Amino acid sequence: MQSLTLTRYPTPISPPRLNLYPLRQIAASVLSAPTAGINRRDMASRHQSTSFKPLAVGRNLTGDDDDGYCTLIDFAGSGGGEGKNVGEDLVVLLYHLQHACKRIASLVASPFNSSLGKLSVNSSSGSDRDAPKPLDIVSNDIVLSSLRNSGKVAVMASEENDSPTWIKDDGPYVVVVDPLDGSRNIDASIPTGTIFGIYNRLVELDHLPVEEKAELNSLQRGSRLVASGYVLYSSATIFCVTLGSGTHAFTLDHSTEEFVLTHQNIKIPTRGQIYSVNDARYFDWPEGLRKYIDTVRQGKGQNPKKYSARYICSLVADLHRTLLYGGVAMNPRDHLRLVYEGNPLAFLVEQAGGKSSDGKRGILSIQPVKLHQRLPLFLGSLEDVAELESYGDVQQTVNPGYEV
Ligand SMILES: O=P(O)(O)OC[C@H]1O[C@](O)(COP(=O)(O)O)[C@@H](O)[C@@H]1O
Repeated sequence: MQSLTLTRYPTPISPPRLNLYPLRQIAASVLSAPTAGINRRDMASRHQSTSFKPLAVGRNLTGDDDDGYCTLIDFAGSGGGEGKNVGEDLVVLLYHLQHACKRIASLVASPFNSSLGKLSVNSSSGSDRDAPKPLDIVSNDIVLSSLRNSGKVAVMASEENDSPTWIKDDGPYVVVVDPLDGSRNIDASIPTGTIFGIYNRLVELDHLPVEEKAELNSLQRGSRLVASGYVLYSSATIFCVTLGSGTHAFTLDHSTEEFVLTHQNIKIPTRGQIYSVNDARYFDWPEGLRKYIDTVRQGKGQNPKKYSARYICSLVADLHRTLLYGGVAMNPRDHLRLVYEGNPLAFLVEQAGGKSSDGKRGILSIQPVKLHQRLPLFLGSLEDVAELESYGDVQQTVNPGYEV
């Protein structure tokens, strides 16, 4: 696997402020977060930024009317959603992961990324994966180095590596990741995203040879996910996550370099009025899918409204809109990957009250058999995805490969 060294990357990514402190100190401040919530004064002293006044954010965790705010790490440290006990290890892992995503956010917005974005690197592996772009590789290196630094990860399985990378024998977690999805859009500044899923390490496999346990740990069913999420790099950088208790989104505040809670407990509408698909492929679709789209376009479906089409062709961005507005985001051909795209996003959608499907069955119940396994993917509002599934024949089996 070809790799670029981060030191050669020309963008002046300044080290994050928090990294100036030893990890022990970060962990102590993170982990001493009071479970009852975090008030504004705590936050101000933690960030040494008394002038910061956040814009409207989601419900204050303290439950009072103070204009307090809550960062991703505070939120995770104080339970990550109702009735949850998020372990310290997971909070530390999230801390490092969000740090990686801040660096990727700088990278994709950098004036120096255009040459990196344009070049494709030929993959010599011959595996069933697209040729990675240098930006993908740099993002992959950033995530891997953050996961290593966390000390909490046994193995990372990434879109950018043929096989999983073993990191640490006693790391409690397994991370699956697509470091930079939608990078084909980067030259036009169209949104991109990072997708991740977190599993517990399967300790019962500890005795196996490294390669074998790395693979088996990475091929867990989505129903075993402990946490998952995406980071959307768009007009705002949004970190959307579930720790197994609801789906929550945090927006990067560039004045403090913190992800601040902006959408607590996202509930995807049970019905939407938008479908999201590359419908230039209409004539390659099976009968059922054509019928479904024809029906909802005309307002003749279960929801007697004419649907609109929206398709960015960037999975994270299309899903983010679907989470907020409802409807269904789909790619009916065998293109998206089960392990590091389908499963993490399905868990997130289901935690928001939505539904996931490959057209026939729920995504989270599928047993992966290989790391880069592809599948048709349908995610969205409960009733819209159920209606679509009821057409039966919705998976595109003709997949000639498309040039754009
Ligand atoms: O070409 P299609 O079928 O519309 O697929 C587009 C999808 O492919 C993706 O770009 C991912 O594919 P890559 O991993 O090859 O970039 C998604 O972001 C997007 O939703």
